[in-house]
Amino acid sequence: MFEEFVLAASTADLSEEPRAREHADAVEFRLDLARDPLDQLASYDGDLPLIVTNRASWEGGEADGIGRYDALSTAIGDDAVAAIDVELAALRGTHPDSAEESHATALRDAAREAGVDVIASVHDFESTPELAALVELLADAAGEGDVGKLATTATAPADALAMIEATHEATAAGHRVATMCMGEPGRHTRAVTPVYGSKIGYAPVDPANATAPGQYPLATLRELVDGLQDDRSDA
Ligand SMILES: O=C1C[C@@](O)(C(=O)O)C[C@@H](O)[C@@H]1O
Repeated sequence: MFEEFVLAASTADLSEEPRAREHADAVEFRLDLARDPLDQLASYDGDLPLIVTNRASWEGGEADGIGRYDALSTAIGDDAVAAIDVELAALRGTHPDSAEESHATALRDAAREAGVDVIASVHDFESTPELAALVELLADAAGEGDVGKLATTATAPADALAMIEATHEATAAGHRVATMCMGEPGRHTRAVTPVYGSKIGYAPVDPANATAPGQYPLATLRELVDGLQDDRSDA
């Protein structure tokens, strides 16, 4: 699914999908933020493919414990689901609970068997590590998933620059990555990193329901990303 850039409309409410269609390529369904997520999934009949995320509480989400893998396992059996998001720390076994690794890797196997892509994700809600560490994280994440995703917090312009450069380096090294900075000083990275190879962008359908700090409204991110593509028709 991620050969080309995918703009994902993030939501906890799948009834928003018709409003996302005009601008988005996919919907990121945040199970951890949703009410009755499996019922919503079972009755989904929208056009956009789904990326399903059940973000762990230890990675900034609201899903607690190993039970969150059950919902993700159900999701991969759904035809509308094109990709799932799994935290890199679980896949790599660096999380202190070793049950995380066995569940995460079993889920990845099941996803691959079902033809569902795996996004291996890393979030840093405090800061942006230095360039070499970003490149290493991206290589690790891209090695564990079909796409390696890295979202860090920018507190200064240099953080945004480091993320842009890391995106360029990782892509040049042949890794498929998705990158962005959270927070105001890094906001523009959401528009710019796709120029350097980032394959996924996230934006809320309703700006009041942003799923991360600094996200642009959906229509805005679409316009910014498309406007920076090389092949724009008015170039
Ligand atoms: O990992 C990501 C990226 C994100 O944190 C962002 O910064 O846009 C938003 C989340 O919904 C998504 O799962």
